Amino acid sequence: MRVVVPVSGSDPKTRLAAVLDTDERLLFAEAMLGDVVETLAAAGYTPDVVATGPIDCPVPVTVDDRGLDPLVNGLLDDTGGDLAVVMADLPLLTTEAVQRLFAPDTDVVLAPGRGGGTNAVVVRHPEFRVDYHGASIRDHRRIAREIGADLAEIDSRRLATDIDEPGDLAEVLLHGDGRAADWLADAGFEVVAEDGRVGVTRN
Ligand SMILES: Nc1nc2c(ncn2[C@@H]2O[C@H](COP(=O)(O)OP(=O)(O)OP(=O)(O)O)[C@@H](O)[C@H]2O)c(=O)[nH]1
Ligand SMILES: C[C@H](OP(=O)(O)O)C(=O)O
Repeated sequence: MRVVVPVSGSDPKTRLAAVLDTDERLLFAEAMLGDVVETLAAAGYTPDVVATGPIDCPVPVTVDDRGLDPLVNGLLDDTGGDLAVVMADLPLLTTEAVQRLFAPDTDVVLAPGRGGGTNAVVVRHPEFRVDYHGASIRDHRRIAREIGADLAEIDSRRLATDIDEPGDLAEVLLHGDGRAADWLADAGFEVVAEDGRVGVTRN
């Protein structure tokens, strides 16, 4: 099965702009992408990375400026609905989590993200199409239901932890051991407890 990792290569991770400048957001996005690609490779999958602009990556990158839905739905058209999509901002991903994602033999497998998104999807159905953004997990469940696809969902903290906002950076420092965690530590980020919750500070 073809495994695609879509990634923003131009102005990525804008929701981290309060704590990272433009160049840093690209470097951090590259570190997270490196973690995802290496973990997929360790699990036996060779991902196709498709970026909106040039981005440093351990495997070759295809540049394609389509938005997320036209890109993924175009690839679903091309493959007849035989495609997996794994987001590039999942630096806690492990080989075990990847194996769990591909284990169900259903028409559609969804890995929900925290906050209502869809961090990974495996499609084995000719009619399934994606509708990202907003509460996309709900939309993807509905789309699967409407086409009569049988559906599995993966309840995995590591697949669910996408890094979108400054508060998410603590997850990377607390639980990550790859490029993204190293990059944050090198950039001076540390975990702090604030108002009973864990956050980050930068030295
Ligand atoms: N190829 C491609 N990938 C995208 C596009 N938009 C988002 N992505 C990727 O899809 C995943 C989820 O994206 P988001 O977290 O919603 O978007 P983002 O651009 O990384 O971050 P924000 O600017 O903070 O929304 C990440 O892996 C992004 O790099 C797009 O238009 N094209
Ligand atoms: C693309 C989007 O990502 P989020 O903005 O939820 O991280 C989604 O999963 O629908």
